[in-house]
Amino acid sequence: MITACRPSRIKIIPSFISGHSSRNLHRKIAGKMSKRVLSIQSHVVHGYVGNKVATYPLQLLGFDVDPLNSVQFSNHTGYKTFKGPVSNEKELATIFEGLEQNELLPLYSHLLTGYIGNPLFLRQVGVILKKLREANPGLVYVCDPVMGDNGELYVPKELLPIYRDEIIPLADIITPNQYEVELLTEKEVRSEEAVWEAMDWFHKRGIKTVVISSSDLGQPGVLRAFLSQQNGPRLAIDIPKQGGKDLVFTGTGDLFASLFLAHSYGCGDVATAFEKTIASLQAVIKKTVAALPNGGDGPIKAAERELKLVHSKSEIEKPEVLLKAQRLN
Ligand SMILES: Nc1ncnc2c1ncn2[C@@H]1O[C@H](COP(=O)(O)OP(=O)(O)O)[C@@H](O)[C@H]1O
Ligand SMILES: Cc1ncc(COP(=O)(O)O)c(CN)c1O
Repeated sequence: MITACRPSRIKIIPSFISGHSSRNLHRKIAGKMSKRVLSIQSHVVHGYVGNKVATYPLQLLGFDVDPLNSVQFSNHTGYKTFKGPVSNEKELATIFEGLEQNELLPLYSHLLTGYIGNPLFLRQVGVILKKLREANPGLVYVCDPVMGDNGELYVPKELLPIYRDEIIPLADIITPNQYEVELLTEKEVRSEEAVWEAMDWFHKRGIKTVVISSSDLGQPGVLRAFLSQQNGPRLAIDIPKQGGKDLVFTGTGDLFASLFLAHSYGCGDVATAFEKTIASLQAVIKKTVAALPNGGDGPIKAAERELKLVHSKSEIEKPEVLLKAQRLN
């Protein structure tokens, strides 16, 4: 039976009882009760991907979010052009140093990473993670290895071996799409058997929870998402495709990672977290499709298919689960 998730219990022990110094106590309490995400992703001035799509849902679900931008672009892919700077590893190290020197690291319960456009910046994420875990050993790292979609790479190819060999093995939860799984495992994933082999490939590298946010392995017109937990359930959810055949949404992968982070925290039941994540995504996409010009007929510009995120407040706060997870083991 699927049970509802409850926030983890908070236990505050006064320092005169525990004998801890106030700083240690602060650290201990902060590590236990804090719901604060350091979110390293892209910033776009217009539109909803990266930190622009992750921050609001996390906040609505009770998390403080500290966005650290890996790039600052005018907009995401799919538009005529995009402009803007990509941050380098020195800039990342400097910003992080500021957080460290102000003794803020124990406050983070989560590190979330998404779109990163520079290989050395990605390598620096590994350095940062080590320090965050020293400050809070219970920190959860959710890694969305954003590299591409549908056979097309949209980051420099040098990121791939760094994700595969250095960053992914440090993650607790990963949320790749089907193409990213193929890149990382260096194997085609064209059958359900291949999905579970790929899941095991990740589990062998120490990743507890792997979620493939979408795949084309469902029936025609149906996306199939998969979740595997090490020594735990193997789950799948079938998602009827919304919108026309050629309509693609951007930012849905990033939204998926942020929602799954929120719903899985303090929740032993990953099936519920998986279902709630997909429920909110479907509601956001439904609103987006409903707002398309001419009912979605004819060519749709990138700006017209931006996710209707802000208008989906209640669907994010109270997801209505219509698509149930199937347990496969
Ligand atoms: N056309 C669509 N119809 C319904 N749901 C979709 C559609 N596109 C994306 N989604 C939702 O977005 C989630 C993330 O999928 P996707 O956007 O393919 O990931 P990524 O951006 O990582 O490739 C899926 O789990 C699904 O819930
Ligand atoms: C700047 C930027 N950030 C993030 C993404 C990831 O979007 P999605 O969630 O659709 O994978 C994209 C899409 N190419 C992008 O252009």
